[in-house]
Amino acid sequence: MEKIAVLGAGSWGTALGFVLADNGHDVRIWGHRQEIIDGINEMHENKKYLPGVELPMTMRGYTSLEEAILGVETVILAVPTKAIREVLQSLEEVATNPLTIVHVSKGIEPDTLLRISEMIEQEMEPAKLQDVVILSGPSHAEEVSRRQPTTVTSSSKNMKAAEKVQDLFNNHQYFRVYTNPDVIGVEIGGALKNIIALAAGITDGLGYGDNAKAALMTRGLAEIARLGSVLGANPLTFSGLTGIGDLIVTCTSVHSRNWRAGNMLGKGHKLEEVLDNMGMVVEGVRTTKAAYQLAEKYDVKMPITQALYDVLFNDVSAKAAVDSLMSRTKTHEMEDLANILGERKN
Ligand SMILES: NC(=O)c1ccc[n+]([C@@H]2O[C@H](COP(=O)([O-])OP(=O)(O)OC[C@H]3O[C@@H](n4cnc5c(N)ncnc54)[C@H](O)[C@@H]3O)[C@@H](O)[C@H]2O)c1
Ligand SMILES: O=P(O)(O)OC[C@H](O)CO
Repeated sequence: MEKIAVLGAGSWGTALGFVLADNGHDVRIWGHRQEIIDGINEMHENKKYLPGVELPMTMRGYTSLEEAILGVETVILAVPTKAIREVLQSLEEVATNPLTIVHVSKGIEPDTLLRISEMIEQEMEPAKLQDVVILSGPSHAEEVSRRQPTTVTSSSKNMKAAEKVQDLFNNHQYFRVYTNPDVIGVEIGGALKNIIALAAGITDGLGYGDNAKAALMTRGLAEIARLGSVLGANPLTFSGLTGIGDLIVTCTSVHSRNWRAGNMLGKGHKLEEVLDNMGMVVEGVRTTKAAYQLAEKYDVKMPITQALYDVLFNDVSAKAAVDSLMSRTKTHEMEDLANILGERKN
C-alpha cells in the first residue's frame, strides 16, 4: 500500500482520493482552502464539492503542500487546467524526489495550445519528474464516490507507469481501469468533449430534442477525431472510453457542469452569470478558445467549436449559431477524416 498525495480538494480530487483510500492507500489530500480541509479532517466530508459522501478516515487533508507530499512517490494532480501551472510551480519548489504525476484534468491551455502532460514536462525539472500518467474517461465524481460502476483509462508514454496507476486505482467492485498508450488521443478526447457537452446543453436549453443532441454528439466526435488525428492521435482512441465514452456521459448526465452551463446559456443567461452560478470549474469554456485556435493553426474544419466560440466570445445568440450550423454547405459525412487518414498513410 502506498502513501499518495492528491493535489486539489474539489469534486474530482476528493472522489479519486476516496477510491485510493478504498483500495487501502494512505491518502493525503491537499487544498488551498482551510475550511474545506478542516471539513475533511474533522467531519470527514467535503461539504462544498461532494456533499453527503462520508470520506474514509484514512484520507487526511493538508493545506501545506510540503507536508502533503512528504515521502510520496505518486502525486494525483486534480486542479482545473487554469491552475495547473501555478500548482506545478509550487510542487517543483517543495519536491525532493522524482515524482510520478498522474493528471486527471481535462483541458488545453489557450495560446500555448499545450496539453496538460506537455505543461507538466515544461514546468517540472527532469530530476523531479519520474513519469507523467493521464487518468481519463467517463466518470462523474458524484457517482464514483457512491461506488457506482465506472470505467476509465490510464495512459502514459511509459506503459509500465500507466499499468502501475491502473493497479493503484483499479477496484473490482466499482472502478475498472484500462490502459491505452495513445497519450495525445486520450488528452484530446477528454478535453474536447467538454465543448460538445456545452453545445448539447445549449440545444437542450433552446428546447430542441434528441435528434439535435445525437447530431451534435456524432458530428462533434467527427471534429474531435479530425483535430486529434492531425495532432498525431490514433483515431481508434476516439471510439473508446476517453472519446465517445466521455462524450456520452458529459452530453447526457445531469451531473455535468459543462452540460448544465450550456443549458443555462441556451435558456438565455449570460456567460458570466452562468459561471458565477456554477461555483465549480466549467472547463469547456477555455477549451473552446484553445480548440478554436488549434483549428485555425492546423486548418481543421471544426464548425461546432467555431459556432460555440461565437456564442461564448462574440455575442452571437445560441439560436443564430444553430441556424448557421444547419445552413452550412452540403458535404460528405466521412470526407474530411478520410482525407486526413489518407494523408497520414502517404
Ligand atoms: N468532477 C468530476 O466529476 C470530474 C471527472 C473527471 C475529470 N474532472 C476534471 O478534473 C479537474 C478538476 O475538476 P473538479 O471537478 O475537481 O473541479 P472543482 O471545481 O470541483 O474543484 C476544483 C478544485 O481546485 C481548487 N483550485 C482551483 N485553483 C486552485 C489553485 N490555484 N491552487 C489550488 N487549488 C486550486 C479549488 O479550490 C477546488 O477545490 C477538471 O479538469 C475536470 O475537468 C472532473
Ligand atoms: O462535470 P463535467 O462536465 O466537468 O464533466 C466531468 C467529467 O469530465 C465527466 O467524465
